[in-house]
Amino acid sequence: MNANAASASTDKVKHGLAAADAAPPSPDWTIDQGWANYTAEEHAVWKTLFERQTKLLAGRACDAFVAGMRDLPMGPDEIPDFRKLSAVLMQQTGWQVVAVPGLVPDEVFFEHLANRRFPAGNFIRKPHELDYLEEPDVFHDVFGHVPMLMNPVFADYIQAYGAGGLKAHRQGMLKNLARVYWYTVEFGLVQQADGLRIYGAGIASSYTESIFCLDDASPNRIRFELERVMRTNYRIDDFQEVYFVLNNLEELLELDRIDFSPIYARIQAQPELQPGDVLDTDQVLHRGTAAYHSAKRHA
Ligand SMILES: C[C@H](O)[C@H](O)[C@H]1CNc2nc(N)[nH]c(=O)c2N1
Ligand SMILES: N[C@@H](Cc1ccccc1)C(=O)O
Ligand SMILES: [Fe+2]
Repeated sequence: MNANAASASTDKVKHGLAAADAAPPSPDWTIDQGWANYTAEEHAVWKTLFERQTKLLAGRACDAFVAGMRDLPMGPDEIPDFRKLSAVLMQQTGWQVVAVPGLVPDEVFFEHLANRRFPAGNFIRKPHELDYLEEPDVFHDVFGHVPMLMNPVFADYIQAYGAGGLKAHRQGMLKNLARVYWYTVEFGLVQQADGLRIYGAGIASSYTESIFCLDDASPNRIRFELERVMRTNYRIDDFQEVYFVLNNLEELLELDRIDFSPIYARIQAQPELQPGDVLDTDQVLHRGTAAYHSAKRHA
């Protein structure tokens, strides 16, 4: 990848941190997408990101992502109209995409997911912001997350996650549940017969991480195991040090059948794991060299 592509496409999206502290635009934080207000420059940013990422993801994105993208009214020429996306999603899995101005408070976020409404930022990053983004913009939310919502298994998982989020919020266990989200919905990999594939949106919307997560020797790649993942801390604004791998997406429905409350209680008494840790109980698919992150630490 040439230098300017490298510099112009390591978009990292910080997640759910400084959740909105502005006044709510509406009781559920939704706004009108304002599709007619997008400028030619904003559509052009979408086009640049869409074309580059679509080319890169061939052979890297999982089958469900490719199928979802294929069946959605989403292309390079313009930022998608959420109403058109919602019309197809509603038919397929009962989901819709609602516009929000940015990060919304946790309980608002989970309430939407629990009701099959995916809150997507309606703004798009500026041309100079391709490297790093404070908040999930429309490219991360719609290009990265929405195709997977066309998959019935994943659609059920995200809805159940929303309900689980409201429960975890009530129990003060959001930090632990957020890790499960992070290492699946944002940075998850799935093993297919034809190889390791991306399903996490945080990877799918990032040019450089879509390469790093599969090709680089640096990160660990470990089989997903619920309690282990729930104990594992994560990085918010750099490549992950570990990627957790599912055998198939159906494994996610297992998470809906398990009551997390006893697990929350059990891990309270255990030290949290750092992203680079490897346990002797881990099923390690690739033991990383950690070269990327140790180079950064010594830089
Ligand atoms: C854990 C936390 O709830 C999570 O990161 C949420 C917070 N609020 C959010 N709000 C929006 N709009 N999008 C998001 O991805 C999130 N993430
Ligand atoms: N089963 C989890 C909720 C959940 C469902 C699906 C995904 C993640 C979490 C709980 O009891 O809290
Ligand atoms: Fe995201």
